[in-house]
Formats: sequence, structure tokens, C-alpha cells
Amino acid sequence: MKHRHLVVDLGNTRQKMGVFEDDHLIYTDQRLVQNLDLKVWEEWRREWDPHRIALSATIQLTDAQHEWINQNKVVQANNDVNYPFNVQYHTPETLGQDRLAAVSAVYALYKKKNVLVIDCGTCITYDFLTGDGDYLGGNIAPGLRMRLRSMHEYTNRLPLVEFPDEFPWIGQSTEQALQTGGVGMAILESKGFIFYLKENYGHLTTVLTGGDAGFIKKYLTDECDVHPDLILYGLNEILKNNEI
Ligand SMILES: Nc1ncnc2c1ncn2[C@@H]1O[C@H](COP(=O)(O)OP(=O)(O)O)[C@@H](O)[C@H]1O
Ligand SMILES: CC(C)(COP(=O)(O)O)[C@@H](O)C(=O)NCCC(=O)O
Ligand SMILES: [K+]
Repeated sequence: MKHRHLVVDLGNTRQKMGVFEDDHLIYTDQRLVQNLDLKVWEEWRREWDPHRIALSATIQLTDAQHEWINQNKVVQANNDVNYPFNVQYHTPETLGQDRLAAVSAVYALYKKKNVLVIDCGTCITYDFLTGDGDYLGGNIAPGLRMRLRSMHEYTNRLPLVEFPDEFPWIGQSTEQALQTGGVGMAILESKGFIFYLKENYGHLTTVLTGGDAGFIKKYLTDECDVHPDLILYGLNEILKNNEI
């Protein structure tokens, strides 16, 4: 009989789900977080009848959701479960569950390599795992849409500009300056961090995930892998490493 796992990644913008059958991702779905409802989890559970369920959540859960998690023996990607790498973050109890799932995925996929995960979601998170299995930590930076929106919201006169399909490196209008400042300069931040890690740790594999990964990849000259379902794979790994 096939072993089926349901995994759910609840981010600040979107909720992503995946179904694994014997380690193969056979189905994915996503919903905007605004339409969050326990009914969605219940539908997924009924439809897929999983043996086990894993969850990462970066938003506050409701009492009803907590109850559902307990009833269904859901494994959550928090500090209470086992990881095959050394978590060297000084506050693992406040570490994002999506980040632990991301590191779980690259630990399994890129054995013995130094890996930087850049999760380009609501926030951009940078997480660094060494080839010796030490997760040293990383950084949290504003996401692309957040950067565009905050310049409008924190100033008196700057407009809210559209997310650009393309941008010039040297902005020549207010709109372009904001668009390039918002998204282009964030890309240089990624390039700068990749450069820093290469200088200090030698070899580096960079893996991009999250809603804006494809966009950022287009402008990164450094070689990197885009893995849209990385967090889902990480949650499946966490299920394999933790009996409940
Ligand atoms: N339709 C959309 N609605 C909201 N964000 C979108 C949409 N399409 C792309 N994005 C981008 O995806 C990012 C969110 O990525 P995602 O990986 O879903 O984030 P999270 O894991 O935080 O929920 C947003 O910051 C935005 O730039
Ligand atoms: C930084 C995050 C908001 C990123 O979440 P996302 O943008 O993917 O929704 C999330 O990982 C989080 O809430 N972290 C807690 C703080 C920490 O990781 O130290
Ligand atoms: K993120």
C-alpha cells in the first residue's frame, strides 16, 4: 500500500499544500491566506485521506486550528521536533517554521554542500546550512511587494507603483526609481550575500523558493536552483524524521 503524506505551508500571503505518495509529490494546491478557513484543511484531509500530516505556519493559528492539529496528530515544523542538522540559531523557539522546513529540504537534497536558501515570499528569508550539517542561521529582509508598498505608506508623496515585469538598472522617472529601488536593489542584496558567503565559506549552492523566486532568478547572475515546492519537500522530510 502506498504511504500518503499531506503537507501544508501556511505563509503570510499564501497557503500552499502538497500530497506526497511514497516520497513523490503527486498534487499541489494553494490559496490566498485571506480566505483562510478550517474547512479547507478538512476538505484536503477528506479528499486525500493521508497517513500523516505536517504543517509549517508563520501566522497565528486560531483555537479551532489548534484543536484540529491535536485531533489529527499533525507534526508541526517547530523547535519540539527532531532535525538531522544542528540548529545554531540562538532563539530556535521563535525561528520561522517555514525556515526550518526549507533547511530540512536542502539538507536532504544537497548532502554535504554549503547551501543558501533564499525564500522570496512576503519577507525574503536567507538561511545558511554548511556541508557539515550546521544550520548557522540567516536573515529576514523585506519582500519585494512589501518594499514597494512601504515606500508609499511611510512617505507623504511617493506613489504606490506597480510590480514591474522588467526594470532598468538606472531609474529615470519617479516610477522607475521606485520600481528599481524596490525590486532591483533587493536583488543586489541577494547578490551581495551570496558574494559574502562565497568569500567566507568557499563553495556555495544557492536555492531559491517562494512567490518571487522566478522573478529574482531572472536577474541573478550567480548560478542558482529554483525549487518552487521546497518547503513542501522539507515538511515531508520532517514527517520522515519524526514519528508521532
Ligand atoms: N497574486 C498574488 N498575490 C500576492 N502576492 C503575489 C501574487 N503573485 C505573486 N506574489 C508575490 O509572492 C509573494 C508571496 O510569496 P509566497 O511565497 O506566497 O509568500 P508567503 O510564503 O509569505 O505566503 C508576494 O510578496 C508577492 O511579491
Ligand atoms: C520571517 C517570516 C515572516 C517569513 O515568512 P513568509 O514571508 O514566508 O511568510 C517567518 O519565517 C517568521 O515569522 N519567522 C519568525 C522569526 C524568525 O524566523 O526568527
Ligand atoms: K519567506
